[in-house]
Amino acid sequence: MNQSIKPGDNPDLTEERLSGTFDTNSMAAVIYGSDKLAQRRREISEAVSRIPELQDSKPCPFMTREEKILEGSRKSAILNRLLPGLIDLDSFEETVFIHQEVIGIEGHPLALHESLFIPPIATQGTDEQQKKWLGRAQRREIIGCYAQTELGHGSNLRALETTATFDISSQEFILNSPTITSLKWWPGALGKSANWSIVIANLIVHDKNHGPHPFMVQLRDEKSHEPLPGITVGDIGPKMAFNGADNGFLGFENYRIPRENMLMRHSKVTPDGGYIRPPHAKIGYSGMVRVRSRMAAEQGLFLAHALTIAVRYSAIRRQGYLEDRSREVKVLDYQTQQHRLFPSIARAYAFIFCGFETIRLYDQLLIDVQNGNTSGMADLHALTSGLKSVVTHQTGEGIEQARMACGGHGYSMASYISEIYGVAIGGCTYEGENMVMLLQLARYLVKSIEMIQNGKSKNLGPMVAYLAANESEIDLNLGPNEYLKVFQYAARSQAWRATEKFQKLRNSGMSKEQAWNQASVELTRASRLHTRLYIMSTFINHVGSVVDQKIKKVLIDLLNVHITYEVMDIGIYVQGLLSSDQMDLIRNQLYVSLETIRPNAVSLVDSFQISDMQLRSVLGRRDGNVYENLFKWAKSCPLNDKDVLESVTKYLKPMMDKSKL
Ligand SMILES: CCCCC/C=C\C/C=C\C/C=C\C/C=C\C/C=C\CC/C=C/C(=O)SCCNC(=O)CCNC(=O)[C@H](O)C(C)(C)COP(=O)(O)OP(=O)(O)OC[C@H]1O[C@@H](n2cnc3c(N)ncnc32)[C@H](O)[C@@H]1OP(=O)(O)O
Ligand SMILES: Cc1cc2nc3c(=O)[nH]c(=O)nc-3n(C[C@H](O)[C@H](O)[C@H](O)COP(=O)(O)OP(=O)(O)OC[C@H]3O[C@@H](n4cnc5c(N)ncnc54)[C@H](O)[C@@H]3O)c2cc1C
Repeated sequence: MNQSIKPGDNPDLTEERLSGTFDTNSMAAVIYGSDKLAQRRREISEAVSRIPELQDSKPCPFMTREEKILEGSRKSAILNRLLPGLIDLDSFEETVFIHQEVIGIEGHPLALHESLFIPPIATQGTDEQQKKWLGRAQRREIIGCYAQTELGHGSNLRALETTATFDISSQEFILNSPTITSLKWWPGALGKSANWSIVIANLIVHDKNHGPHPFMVQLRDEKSHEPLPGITVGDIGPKMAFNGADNGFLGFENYRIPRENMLMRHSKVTPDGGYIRPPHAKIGYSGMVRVRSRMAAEQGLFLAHALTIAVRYSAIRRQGYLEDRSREVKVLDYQTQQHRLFPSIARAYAFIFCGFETIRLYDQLLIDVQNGNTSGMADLHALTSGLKSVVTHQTGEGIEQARMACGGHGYSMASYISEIYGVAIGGCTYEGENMVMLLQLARYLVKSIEMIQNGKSKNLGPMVAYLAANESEIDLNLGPNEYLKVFQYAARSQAWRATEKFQKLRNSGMSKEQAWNQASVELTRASRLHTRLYIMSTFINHVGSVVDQKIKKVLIDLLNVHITYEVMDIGIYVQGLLSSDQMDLIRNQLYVSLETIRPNAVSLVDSFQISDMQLRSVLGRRDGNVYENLFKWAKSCPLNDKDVLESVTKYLKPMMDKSKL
């Protein structure tokens, strides 16, 4: 049954919920990977709803940037006091969840403290360093951020300019920002809130540059919060979204930190100026891999937010007629609306399933690396680079479609979809710009094909083994695995096409870099198809592992929406494989699958179990009572505090009066 049904709800939504064929709590357990986490999310939402001081002081769209930062800080401080009684402090998921529930998605002063500041200390700090800082950070006696990107360079880490030069005589590193372009730029919470930072700077010992390394750096006085001498720091100004966060700039002038402040679990500088290499050249990048490994789940949830709003609203919005001319139809009954929304519901589920898988893979890698085995780093880097790129892009597309699916009201901030969009598409840029990351995955694909060309196919990892297969005929009546083969065909032929293009250019005498550049559009296409194949196969495997038969049935229906939509979407890449009759068959299967999923659409989004507080959307309210609340929302807009504004008395009225003369 749908657990969201309550008396007083909009009857159209109740009707939708009654037509659902499964239990939404059971589905939530599948979405969040365990009944325990799903249950904890519900309990935390419930507990938070009973604490008046944690409620929004006014709707976020009516707040200025300063008010958003103040509100985020107010709630962070209250939460810090209340957290021990509300969540399991050792659970990262519960910590992220409660902050999002209470503060929302627009960012807050501690947003990066948990995800980018504490993890490098925990994984790249020595035992002594952890003892010194980890407890303080966890108790929030200090607030941290992650300062890597510079005004002049973000993607190309080799060109970072900030230096940390070892001074043997004082046993200190001297930090400098030698140029305007070397100013750190963008780090979240740096602008006004953080007093410590992980700073990525080029390590220079005996005039030799060993490249970017992480340093633990105090930025502000712990009593006065004033910037310390030698530090220039401030906020970079308003952004497209995330305006509850104070992204900042940072410069150093001969700023000294003790030798012990370089995070030295992997790379080390000895007191006499010796340098000990890490076990893997890119181990210092592992904090980024961690964040990327979590992005599929995070982004899937952003998409889930937008779809919860659009699908619920589409069930109460009546516009136009089908056969019955006596009553307007729910817009959710239009095939175009279903085609706009249902494939995105499937993607949101798929992204979350992939996200939990990559989180698990990262956790395993972390254990391996701590035991000295770095062999899995390249695979996970390639996978998460592709996944963050495809998922963020498709999430952005899905959210924008959800906004348009809400018509005019979708454009109002009362829907809150534009904020979700702004926040989510930040992910196309942060943690590695999407094209750049697709090209990282492409390196891995090209290398894999070169292995095949060199007769070493048996050394290929399971994720790229399909590159060596030779599929040329498909029987499409067999279900998901046949669709997977279609996708494998598309991904494989594009990967070979792109690699052969690159190799041809090389063989024509072009430099490796130029050849790579001229093949790069084809290479990024190969990366996208490879990643979409991974998403599809993870979705199929996940559904296959579900035990509850009612849940499994509806997930198979959703999977059918996914596989038929995805294959139609890549039609151009499978022209050599599928006949036009087969394409027509798939197209029809897609339309049938939209109809099949229709009665469960509302229950599928209800299963994300995103509370009204967290959703912050008038259109997406659980009770579906949209119109009266839209009117209330508009009346509460600060512009309506007065009937006659100064803009009128000061300018418009005199203008009109003058024109009358
Ligand atoms: C689980 C439930 C979760 C629920 C959550 C729910 C809700 C969320 C709630 C709220 C959330 C709200 C908001 C979201 C939260 C936070 C988001 C907010 C803010 C975002 C914060 C953003 C932070 C940042 O952006 S930090 C800065 C990030 N910067 C980058 O990513 C820079 C990108 N560039 C690079 O990584 C590198 O420069 C490069 C592109 C990889 C190139 O590096 P380079 O050294 O030049 O190497 P190459 O020569 O290209 O390659 C050499 C060789 O090395 C291999 N390589 C590269 N990197 C790695 C690696 N990491 N690991 C392993 N190997 C690597 C590379 O492939 C190559 O190999 P080859 O030679 O064999 O080909
Ligand atoms: C909301 C948000 C939060 C952020 N938070 C942080 C933070 O907390 N800490 C931090 O350190 N940073 C942070 N950043 C910075 C972020 O990591 C960088 O913006 C990102 O890595 C991209 O780098 P860039 O801005 O230099 O883009 P650029 O590299 O300048 O990209 C510009 C264009 O050039 C293209 N391009 C660049 N290199 C190549 C290439 N090799 N091949 C092909 N095309 C290329 C890109 O595809 C893009 O189209 C944040 C950014 C945002 C938007």
